[in-house]
Amino acid sequence: MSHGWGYGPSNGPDKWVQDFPVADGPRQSPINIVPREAQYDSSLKALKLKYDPSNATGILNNGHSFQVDFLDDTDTSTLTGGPISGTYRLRQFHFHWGASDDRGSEHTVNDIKFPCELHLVHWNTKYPSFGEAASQPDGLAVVGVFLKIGAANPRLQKVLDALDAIKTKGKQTTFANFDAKTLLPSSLDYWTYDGSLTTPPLLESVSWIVLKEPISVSPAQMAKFRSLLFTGEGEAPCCMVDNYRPPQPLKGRRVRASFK
Ligand SMILES: NS(=O)(=O)c1ccc(NCc2ccco2)c([N+](=O)[O-])c1
Ligand SMILES: [Zn+2]
Repeated sequence: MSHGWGYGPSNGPDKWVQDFPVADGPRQSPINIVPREAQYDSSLKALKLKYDPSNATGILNNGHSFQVDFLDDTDTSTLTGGPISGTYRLRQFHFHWGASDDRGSEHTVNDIKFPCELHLVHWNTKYPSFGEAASQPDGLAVVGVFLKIGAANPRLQKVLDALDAIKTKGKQTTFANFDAKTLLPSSLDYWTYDGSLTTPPLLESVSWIVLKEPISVSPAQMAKFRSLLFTGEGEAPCCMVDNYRPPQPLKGRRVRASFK
């Protein structure tokens, strides 16, 4: 690809391997999760998420999604327990969604797509930085949460209300005092497997933790996600939709379940 990667016909997921050969690697993400084939592992610990709302700093349209960034220079917003050992710091969260409610999630369950998927990205503090951690097999832990069409989710609203200020690629604004924990469902039951970043550079450094219980999102709230643009100010506008990579081959990997 001469131009940058994206989700279109000329630069989308099927083309990424040209610039990122790891796209055909042994532990790529996302995957289709088949609950009946997941192995219940009683040794898996409960997830422990301790987030400090004051660590939220800003919200950015990065041209592929939008992300809410967190101050990660101390252990004040962390993930411990679950399938990981040690302490992982919250770096950012972002979403992937479709042009219509029949698609948008990256992970699927029994081949079912959800309209949207939330990713909370954490990095292992045994490494000096996010960038260093991202290149290590145990460097990152991403919590994935499905969004299902239903009643409007009031916990999403502060995030969605900020989107008007970051419509185009590169725009950012301050985003303070947000408790990311409010985005999680009541159950923290999860599936877990070894995978990768789902966008270039597709680094195989992610312990994926996908929650079984979705959170709700209304059609009107989905329309807010779809009001963003992939393109920058002054460029021909291209709606930010279908920014998801489809499931990748499991290649013999085990998917474990924290629940029976
Ligand atoms: N969809 S995801 O959670 O797997 C994901 C993908 C790419 C990046 N970042 C791209 C990147 C560049 C160098 C290292 O990382 C992130 N992230 O940074 O949280 C998350
Ligand atoms: Zn993601």
